Amino acid sequence: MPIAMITGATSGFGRASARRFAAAGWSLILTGRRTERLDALKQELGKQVDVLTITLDVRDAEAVADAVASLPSNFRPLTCLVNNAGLALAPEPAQKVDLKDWHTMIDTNITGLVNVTHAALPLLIETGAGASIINLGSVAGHWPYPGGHVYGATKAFVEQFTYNLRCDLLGTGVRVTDIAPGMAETEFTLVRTKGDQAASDKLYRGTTPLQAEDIAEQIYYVATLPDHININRLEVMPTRQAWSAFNIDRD
Ligand SMILES: NC(=O)C1=CN([C@@H]2O[C@H](COP(=O)(O)OP(=O)(O)OC[C@H]3O[C@@H](n4cnc5c(N)ncnc54)[C@H](OP(=O)(O)O)[C@@H]3O)[C@@H](O)[C@H]2O)C=CC1
Ligand SMILES: O=CCS(=O)(=O)O
Repeated sequence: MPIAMITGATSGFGRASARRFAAAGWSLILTGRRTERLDALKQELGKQVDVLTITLDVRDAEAVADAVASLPSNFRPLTCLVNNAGLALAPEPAQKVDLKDWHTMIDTNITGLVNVTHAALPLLIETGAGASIINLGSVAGHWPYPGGHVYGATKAFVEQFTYNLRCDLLGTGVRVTDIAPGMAETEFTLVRTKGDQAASDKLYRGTTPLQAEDIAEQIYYVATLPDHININRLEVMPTRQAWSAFNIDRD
């Protein structure tokens, strides 16, 4: 059975992906910081497939390396790594942001993703043909917008890291993809606004955002393409979202 490791499996895209891969019979390594949510997911999906849950903060390089090194033999080598754990904070303009929030985004979206990738690479290369790394980037990594500051910059890192990894992994059979979603209704905005449910509801009200299951379907699609196909970047927006005009400062 193929084996997927999914970071940030306690919510949103990660949890929906866990369900999608389980429906197809994959063995799953599910990680996140909220143990009770991991336990609930194991309870739910463990009836269908082999599930290993690991309470893990991706920012902790040593813990990540230990967790991957300690994977039991029935959960290695890896077929797919879904580097999904991440967050946005501080929707206000850059000049009003608490520096700690910038550090948290960099530590999670960049350092955390790099920590997991570094630890998992040997297990993906061991699988070789058909293995894949799927990184969750964002439209924010490609298109600037007010309040995007460090969040968008972390996702630009994800995009370029994806391409550079591809160069180094050429010949190993391991594929690498940046999936870049637009607006999707998950706990993302609740986290970004530090628990402001009304602000989160307002953002998604009156339109049709992507749902976590939509992105999970794309992740599963990319992971199960024939071995010889690598999608480099997949940008996915809701039909009811598009770019806006440049802003102009006038007298
Ligand atoms: N929703 C959207 O509009 C979009 C989201 N994205 C990206 O998709 C990814 C998933 O987001 P989404 O599902 O929407 O958001 P959610 O907030 O619903 O889920 C985020 C997940 O990341 C985990 N996570 C956050 N910080 C850490 C950490 N330090 N260590 C381990 N896990 C962590 C959370 O788990 P826990 O708290 O238990 O640790 C949670 O499972 C993120 O990388 C996000 O940037 C990209 C484009 C659009
Ligand atoms: O990454 C999330 C999508 S957005 O909020 O930046 O548009």
